[in-house]
Amino acid sequence: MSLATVKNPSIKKAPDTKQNIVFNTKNLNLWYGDTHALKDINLAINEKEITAIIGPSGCGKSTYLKTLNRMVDMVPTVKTSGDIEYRSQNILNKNFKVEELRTRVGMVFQKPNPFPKSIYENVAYGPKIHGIRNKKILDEIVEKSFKDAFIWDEVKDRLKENAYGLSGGQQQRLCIARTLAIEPDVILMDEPTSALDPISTLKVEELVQQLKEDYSIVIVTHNMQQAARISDKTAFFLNGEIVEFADTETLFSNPSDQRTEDYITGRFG
Ligand SMILES: Nc1ncnc2c1ncn2[C@@H]1O[C@H](COP(=O)(O)OP(=O)(O)OP(=O)(O)O)[C@@H](O)[C@H]1O
Repeated sequence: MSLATVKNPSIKKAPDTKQNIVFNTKNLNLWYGDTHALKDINLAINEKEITAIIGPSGCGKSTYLKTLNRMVDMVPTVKTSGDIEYRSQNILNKNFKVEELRTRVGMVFQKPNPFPKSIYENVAYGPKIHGIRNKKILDEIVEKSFKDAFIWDEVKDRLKENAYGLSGGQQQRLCIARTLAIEPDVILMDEPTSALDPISTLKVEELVQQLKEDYSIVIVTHNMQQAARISDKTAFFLNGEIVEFADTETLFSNPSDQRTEDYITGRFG
C-alpha cells in the first residue's frame, strides 16, 4: 500500500503532458486590510516546469505563493477577488476543501524548519498522519524520500538523531524530503536557498531541477542568477502587479518591458 492509495484525493492528476496547466490564476486581487498587495494577477503555471517569481522586496511574491495553498487565509484581514483554478477547481471558492489542497501542494520555506524530532520521524510524520502505520512501508517511504532529496547517504546512519543536529543545507533537503513523503503534485518554494551557503545552494538547485521531472514547482527567489539557472518560466512582480511573464531565457535576454530590464540589470530593487 502506498500513500497515494491511502489518500484517495478527489483532485486527480491530469495526464502526463508538458503543457497542462496546474494553477491558473485569473484576475486575482488581494488586500491585507487597506493594502492592495496583489493587483489583477493573471498567471498560468504549467505542469512539470519550474516557474520562478522575482521582484523587489514587498512586491507581493510571497503573498502570491501563499495564496496558492491558501496559507494566506491565516491573516484575518485578507480579502481576495478573482479565481485561482487548481486542476480546474477554484481554490478561492468558500466550499473548497483546503485540507485536501495542502496534501497536493507542499511548501518549503526560506528557513529550514524541521520538527524537533528525529531525522526519521520528520519524514515519516506526514505519511503517518495519512494513516500509514506499517513500519516496513514507512521505512520505504522514508528511504525513497531521502534518496529523492539527495540526502540519503548523509542521513542513513543517523536516522534516530535529532534533525536539529544537521547542517542548514541538510535541514533544507530534509524539509524537501518531508514534502516529497506526502507525494504532492506541486511544490511551492519561498526563497529556499536564501539561508544557505553557496555549496548547499547548488545542491538544492540541482535537486530542484531533478524534481521537475515529477513535480510542478513554483519558486520565489531574490537571486536572479538562480531564476535564470533553474527556471523554465519567470514572472517579474512589481508593486503587486505582474510586469512580465515569459520563458526565462527570453525574459533575461530580451525583456519586453523597460521596468524588467531595469530590474534585471540591477538598476533598482
Ligand atoms: N500579514 C500581513 N499583513 C499586512 N500586510 C502584509 C502582510 N504580509 C505582507 N503584507 C504586505 O503586502 C505586500 C507584499 O508583501 P510580500 O511579503 O508578499 O512581498 P515579497 O515580494 O514577498 O517581499 P520580500 O521579498 O521582502 O519577502 C507588502 O506591502 C507587505 O507589507
